[in-house]
Amino acid sequence: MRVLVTGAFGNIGFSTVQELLRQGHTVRCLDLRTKPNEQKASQISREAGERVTVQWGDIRQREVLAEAVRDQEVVVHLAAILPPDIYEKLELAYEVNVEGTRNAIEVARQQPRPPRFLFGSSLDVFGYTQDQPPPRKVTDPVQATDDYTRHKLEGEAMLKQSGLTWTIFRFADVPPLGPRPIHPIMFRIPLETRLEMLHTFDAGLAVANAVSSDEVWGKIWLIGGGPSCQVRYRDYLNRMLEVMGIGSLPEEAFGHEPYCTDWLDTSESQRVLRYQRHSFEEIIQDVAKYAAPPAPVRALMPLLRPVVRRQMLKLSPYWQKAQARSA
Ligand SMILES: O=c1ccn([C@@H]2O[C@H](COP(=O)(O)OP(=O)(O)O[C@H]3O[C@H](CO)[C@@H](O)[C@H](O)[C@H]3O)[C@@H](O)[C@H]2O)c(=O)[nH]1
Repeated sequence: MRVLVTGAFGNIGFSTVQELLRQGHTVRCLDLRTKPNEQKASQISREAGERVTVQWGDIRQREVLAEAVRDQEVVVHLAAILPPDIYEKLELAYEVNVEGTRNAIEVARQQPRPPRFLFGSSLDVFGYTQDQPPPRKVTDPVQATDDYTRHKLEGEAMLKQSGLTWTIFRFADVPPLGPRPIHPIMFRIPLETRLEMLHTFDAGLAVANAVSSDEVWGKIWLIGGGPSCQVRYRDYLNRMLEVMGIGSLPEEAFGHEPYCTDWLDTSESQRVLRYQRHSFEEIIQDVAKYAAPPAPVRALMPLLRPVVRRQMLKLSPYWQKAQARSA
C-alpha cells in the first residue's frame, strides 16, 4: 500500500516508517527539515531505496499536505508538538496540532479517492484518573486538562466528523531511543503514579499492522505495552537513574499533584494488532543504550555522581522548597 506518514522522523514516526517498509509498503515521509531528521532520511533512503520518498515541509501549509497526500491510500498523521516543548510555544503548537491536523483531514477529503486516516492521539486525554481503579478503557470519559489534551481531543473530534475512514490510536508512554534532555517535568510526576510503557518498535508495529487491517477502522484504540509494562513512575525512574549510574533521587524532590497517565486495557488492541513484543525491562535496556553516558564518562561516574545529582535536583521546585524549609 502507499502510505504517507507525517512526523515521519519523530519517535513513533520513524519506528512506523521502518516497520511499514519491512512489511513491503511504499512510504512517503513528511517532516520538518532539521539536521537529525535529515540523518534519519538518509539512513532510510539508503536502506529502502525507491520504496521510500521524503518530502520536507510544514503541515501548517495546506499546499504542503496537498502534495504529500496525493495518490496515498493511507495517511498516518503523527506530526505534533508534545509536552514539555508545547508549554513554551502554545500558539505555534495550536497551529501545528489543530490547524495542521485540519489541513491533513481537509486535503484527504478532497482526494478523488480519499485515503484512510490514522490519527496519533494520547492516553493523556483521559485526564487525571489515578483516583479511579485501573485500567482505563476505551469507553471511559475524556477530559482536557491542558493545551496538549485539548489539541488531541479537537483532532479526534474533527476526524470522527470528517466522513473519512478513520482510526484513532491513543498511545501510552513511548520513550524515544535517543538522547533526551533532562527537564523539570520529571519532578512534576508523583512517584506512585501508575504508568504504562510501550517500546517504540511496538508502537510502530501497531501502526503498520493497522494499515492492512480491516478491523481497526471507525474505532479508537488504546495502544500500550500490556500488563508486563504496567509499572509505577518510581520503578521506571529508578531503573533509568540506576542504569545511568546516578542512583535514585530523594522522595522530597517529587510533586504530589495528579498527572495524566494510567494503565490501559489493551486486550482488544493486542488481539487485533499483535504488537506487544517488548517487556518493561527490554524497554529500559534499549532506552539506556542511548540515555546512558559513554563508557569513559560511566567510568568516572562514581566521582561525578554528587555533582550530577546536585545539578538535577536544582531543577526540582519541590526539592528547593524542602531545602529552604530545613535551612
Ligand atoms: O511543526 C511541526 C512539529 C513537529 N513535527 C514533527 O512531528 C514529529 C513528532 O514526533 P516526536 O516529538 O518524536 O513525538 P512522538 O513521541 O513520536 O509522538 C507521537 O505520539 C504522541 C502520543 O504519545 C502523539 O501525540 C504524536 O502525534 C505522535 O507523533 C517529529 O518528527 C517532528 O519533526 C512536524 O512535522 N511539524
